[in-house]
Amino acid sequence: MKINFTKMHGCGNDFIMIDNRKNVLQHVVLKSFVQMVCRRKFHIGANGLMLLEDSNKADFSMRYFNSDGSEGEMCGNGARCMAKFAYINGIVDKEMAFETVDGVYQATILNNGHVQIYFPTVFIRNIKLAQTLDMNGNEEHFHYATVGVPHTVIFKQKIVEEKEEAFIQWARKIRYSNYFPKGTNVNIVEVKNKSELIIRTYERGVEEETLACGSGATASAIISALVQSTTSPVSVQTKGGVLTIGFQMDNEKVSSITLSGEAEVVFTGSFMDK
Ligand SMILES: N[C@H](CCC[C@H](N)C(=O)O)C(=O)O
Repeated sequence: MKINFTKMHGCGNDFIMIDNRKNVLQHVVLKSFVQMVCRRKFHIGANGLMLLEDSNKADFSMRYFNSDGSEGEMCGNGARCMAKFAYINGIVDKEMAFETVDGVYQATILNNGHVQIYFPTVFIRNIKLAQTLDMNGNEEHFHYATVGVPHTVIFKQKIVEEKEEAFIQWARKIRYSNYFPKGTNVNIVEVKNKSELIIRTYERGVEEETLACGSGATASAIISALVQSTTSPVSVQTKGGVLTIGFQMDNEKVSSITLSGEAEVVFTGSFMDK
């Protein structure tokens, strides 16, 4: 069976997009299919796969799978790519609403071609600040919030120098710690100034460092506002580009949360699924 796809990325966080409204994937076992097509060098290669499907609640429905085949509740950069994919295929106008496992989200295609999504309100009582994790006698101080998916945020003085392999090994200890029954994405954050962060993210389900993570950048911006007095809008430098996060904050909640940045088509193609 011939399967058409579009390869996209948002700041180097890359995805395979498939229009599944006609059930083109009905004959595959989704988990192993996702693992196969996301494997670099052997197939298309990506951090994840996104399916566009019909919805009776919104303009369309988006499903997100990590490269290990696990289904994620939400993916910020993936959602931005999905919004652009739906727009360029004439499925929606520049303003749209789409269903995710985490509820209905909205997106806007901005005039410069960037894509903005809107996150639901985060209640401050649900954010865990200044937690301590004991990693074999080594204490790690972290903050934790669910922004679509679970995110741990750890502040560091300088994060660029840290070698990728060392970062991954360290992040895995947190990701697999008993403290997080559902696992967690792990973000390290350097506060450059009141409106700029530098961030690196280890992603659950990809089980690697990715070049950018939209929900991770958003969680980091919110937590930085709470504990490092940064202010909206925040520009977040990832390894793959800049993401911009806007929000409003009062004593109780963080609302009007936006995430914007580039979402680009790399190529389109098709392959025969055996
Ligand atoms: N890269 C994504 C997050 C994926 C979340 C996934 N790694 C999970 O925890 O299931 C983003 O841009 O928000």
